[in-house]
Amino acid sequence: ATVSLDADPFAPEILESPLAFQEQLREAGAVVYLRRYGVHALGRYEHVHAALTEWQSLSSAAGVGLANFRHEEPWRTPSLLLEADPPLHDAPRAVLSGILGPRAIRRLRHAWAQDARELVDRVVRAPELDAVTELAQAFPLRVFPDAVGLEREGRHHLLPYGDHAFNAFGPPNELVAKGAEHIAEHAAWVGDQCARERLAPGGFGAAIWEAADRGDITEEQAPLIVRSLLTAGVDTTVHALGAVLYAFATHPDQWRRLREDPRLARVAFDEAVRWESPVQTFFRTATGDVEIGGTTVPDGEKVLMFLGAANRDPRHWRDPDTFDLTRDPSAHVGFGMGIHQCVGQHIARLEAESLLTALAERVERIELAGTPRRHLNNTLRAWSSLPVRVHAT
Ligand code: HEM
Ligand SMILES: O=C(O)c1ccc(C2CC2)cc1
Repeated sequence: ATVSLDADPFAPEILESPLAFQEQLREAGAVVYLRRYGVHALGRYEHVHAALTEWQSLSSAAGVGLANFRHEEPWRTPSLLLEADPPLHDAPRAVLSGILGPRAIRRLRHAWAQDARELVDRVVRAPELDAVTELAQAFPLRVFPDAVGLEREGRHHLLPYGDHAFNAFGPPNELVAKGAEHIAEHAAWVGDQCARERLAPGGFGAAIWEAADRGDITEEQAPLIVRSLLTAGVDTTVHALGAVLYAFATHPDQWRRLREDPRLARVAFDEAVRWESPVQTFFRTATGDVEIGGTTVPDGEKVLMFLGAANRDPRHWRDPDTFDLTRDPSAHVGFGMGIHQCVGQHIARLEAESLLTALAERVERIELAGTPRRHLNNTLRAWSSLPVRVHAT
């Protein structure tokens, strides 16, 4: 029989410190029934990886949150990527893969390196700073909206919009109620920015509209695909950068390694995404009765994948709790896996490589200058404040 747990993984104290629950989940069994939400949870790497790649039996089309679109209205029109299965998913995915691929990286690399150097030169003049606001938030908000082609006005809507979207994948708890107070104005601004006339030529947004001109997607789909960039492309990188800066501020030996070899910036970012897993969880919906790890999940029921637990599963990783730049983290599930695997991961890596390389050039040592404070979210693992002291060269 399948083991059941009464724990609430979306309770504030578990969102604050999830590691003990994740260990309990992995040890309880391959599949564990969470009575509170009526879902089957997966914590081990093997089964999370399998669930991510089996899109036919574990669907995204009924939503990748707790809400089941077969029975309830989504809070916003479902995404044509995240909340769609093939064939609907195919064309939007192909279009974004092309726009966010190697050509974009080559085009942006030099400018983002320069932007990072300018930001770092200014920030490291002060020996003490909050690495969340001054670096992890400042850099993505400096480079990504311009790359999309957004106008300057109103960009303050981006973080709270994404924060609510990520809360909304979880249960309707206090975090969702809080975000719901202002989501209408954030969503209105985000929706307006997806219109063709609002998007600067040469940006990712304009490129999506050009794909509609070519008939690769329809005109109706274009704004929704721009919305995907605005929803997925900001909070994720902000909190992933927060994670890698926290990792280095608490592992001085690893910072020394990076200074000796700045090419380690890319693997450092993936190791931080594995170690902290800024995106902690996602759901799928069983399509037909689905057999996982010896348990049958009935048709229409939700399966909750703990990406963060899988990324620290000792069955798959040696010393999983260690932040270690000599490890090969490339099989981590922090960007998902399979047909929905993060289509923006190369953009995220370029942001991280740009910022970390600029920091490695200028900062001899980085260490905590106070107690970091968590930002709680139903899906995101994040810092709201990361006080650090830097010794600039
Ligand atoms: C470190 C930063 C990021 C993390 C940790 C992250 C994580 C993820 C994960 C876990 C998924 C899979 C969702 C699923 O399987 O249901 C995903 C998908 C996606 N991501 Fe990212 N992401 C990041 C950055 C970005 C950026 C910068 C963009 C846009 C430029 C982006 C756009 C997307 C989109 C559109 C999807 C849906 C892909 C599909 O369903 O085919 N992400 N991301
Ligand atoms: O297409 C979207 O709107 C979308 C929203 C959130 C994500 C999370 C996984 C990064 C991905 C896509």
